[in-house]
Amino acid sequence: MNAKIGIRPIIDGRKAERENLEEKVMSMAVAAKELIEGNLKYLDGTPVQCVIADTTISGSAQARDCAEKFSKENVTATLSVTSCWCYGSETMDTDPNTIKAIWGFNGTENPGAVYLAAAMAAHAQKGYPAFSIYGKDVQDKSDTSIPEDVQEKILQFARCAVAVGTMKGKSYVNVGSVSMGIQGSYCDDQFFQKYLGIRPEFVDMTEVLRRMKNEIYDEEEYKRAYEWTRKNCKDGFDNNKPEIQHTAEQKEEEWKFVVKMTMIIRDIMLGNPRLKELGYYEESLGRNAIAGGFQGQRMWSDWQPVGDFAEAILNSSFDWNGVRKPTILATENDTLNATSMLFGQLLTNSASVFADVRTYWSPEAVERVSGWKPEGLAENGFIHLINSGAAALDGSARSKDSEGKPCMKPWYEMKEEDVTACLEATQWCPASAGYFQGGGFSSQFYTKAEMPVTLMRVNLVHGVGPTLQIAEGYTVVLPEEVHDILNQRTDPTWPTTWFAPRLTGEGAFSDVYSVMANWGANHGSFSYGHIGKELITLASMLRIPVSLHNVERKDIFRPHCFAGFGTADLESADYRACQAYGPLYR
Ligand SMILES: C[C@H](O)[C@@H](O)[C@@H](O)C(=O)CO
Ligand SMILES: [Mn+2]
Repeated sequence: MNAKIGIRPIIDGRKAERENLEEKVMSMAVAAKELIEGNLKYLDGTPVQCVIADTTISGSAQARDCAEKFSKENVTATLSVTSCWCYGSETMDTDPNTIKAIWGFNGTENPGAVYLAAAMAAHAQKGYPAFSIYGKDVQDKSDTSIPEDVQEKILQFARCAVAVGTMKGKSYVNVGSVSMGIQGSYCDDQFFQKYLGIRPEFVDMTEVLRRMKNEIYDEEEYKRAYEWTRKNCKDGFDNNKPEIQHTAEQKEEEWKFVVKMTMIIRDIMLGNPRLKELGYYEESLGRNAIAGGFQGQRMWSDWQPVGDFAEAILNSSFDWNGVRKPTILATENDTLNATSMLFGQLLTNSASVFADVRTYWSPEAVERVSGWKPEGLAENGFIHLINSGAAALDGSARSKDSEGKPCMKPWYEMKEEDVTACLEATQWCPASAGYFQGGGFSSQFYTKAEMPVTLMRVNLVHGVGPTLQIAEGYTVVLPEEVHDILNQRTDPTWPTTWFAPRLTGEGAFSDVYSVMANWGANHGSFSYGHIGKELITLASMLRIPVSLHNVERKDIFRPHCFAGFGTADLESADYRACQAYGPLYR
């Protein structure tokens, strides 16, 4: 069952008041429900669902009835609404497991905002973080509309709360373990369980080989998948020295292998009812995964075809079965970058793009090696985002929005022509033989469009715990010959994105160099659009402090009680609040 938002209409219980206000308060609840259900979608593409309490709530008896109803409906967040004075601690949602918000109507006939303030004080004192929603301008009592600023806050709260609810109770599947000493691939059980409500699981990479050898996959689907792949996934240039290139026959075998591998990893993560029909009941169940990672290097890639095809296709919004939800599979089993990908995916319902944060190109260095003085978005330099062979094909930026502009879009909005264009933009180059002796194919594309994107990264810092980094910016298009010169200096068989963070002139966003210099690890994930403010709200729900961002102060929306930890320096207050509340789950 998808996570729902529970709406709690709150009222003053005095007979005359109740009779006078019942309709108004209920109409606020209905309006909030309609707003949320009409605007937000779950990751599966269906509209987000809200449940309204059976009665208005004037005290603890009705609060209990409401909590009972919500507990049967998988309500993971509550929005209390009111237009009048009510009794704060007697009506509030005291379930420690729900994410909370209150919308107090800004009218002065019956002061909903006074209740809101009293209720916020109660939440702060009792230790339940809650978001406060209050319109900027006074409304008439008879006005049943939701002002735009309130709409924005309700939707931001609901979108992030649904993301929290969607993660809860799922699994993270480590296929393999630690890749090349990358700390992010040491899956931290406590982090996943306590901060995200996600159960980490381990599956040895030999399981992929067992299923391959014993043919534990759907042969009919495999035939279709293979045919589709050979028709739609273009062979790319072989960058290896002729004497170590694999033969055409070897490559043909590798194609068969990587298609099967993709299906097998998907089945391990998500299950597949066909496997039950084939006599493999346990395998058919899958592992309830919301994300996973593939170790790959080196115990696999030293002698088996690389995981790039599986990673790139699973992370994309489509495969041989058509358009479908991307399945996050992190390169090098970097579990923390998988978490970054997951945050991006849950907030946009679109593919997330995994990347090495590889090179800072200063304007001077670009000019020195290419003769071109960077201008436009590239003016202050840029960062080369390039994964070692795999990235969601959506990252090629060939999908088009309703105005015909390049974008990455919610997977369920992908059109046939978007899929074709992403496939057209991608070539599959034989893997670099120096690094990857087992062969296989890397996904090669160039993000050839100026798109608003947000780069993000979850880190674990001893003494602090998890932290989140956010850099909003743009993908950059370089003159063709400059792109070639820069890209040829690294492995040109990999997917490339040139990224320019939006500078603010302050702190880590004084210049592009500082953004790269402050990045917490070798990897990041980017998502379409400027979603920094949503990420900040989501992180505050999970009690993950944000250590770097370029979001304007006016857009920062965290639980009201965070102000109790300080209002001048929001970053420090965030750290203190997250530490005081601790992780969401115990
Ligand atoms: C091929 C190399 O081993 C790369 O995979 C390596 O540089 C990384 O991606 C490290 O993040
Ligand atoms: Mn890497």
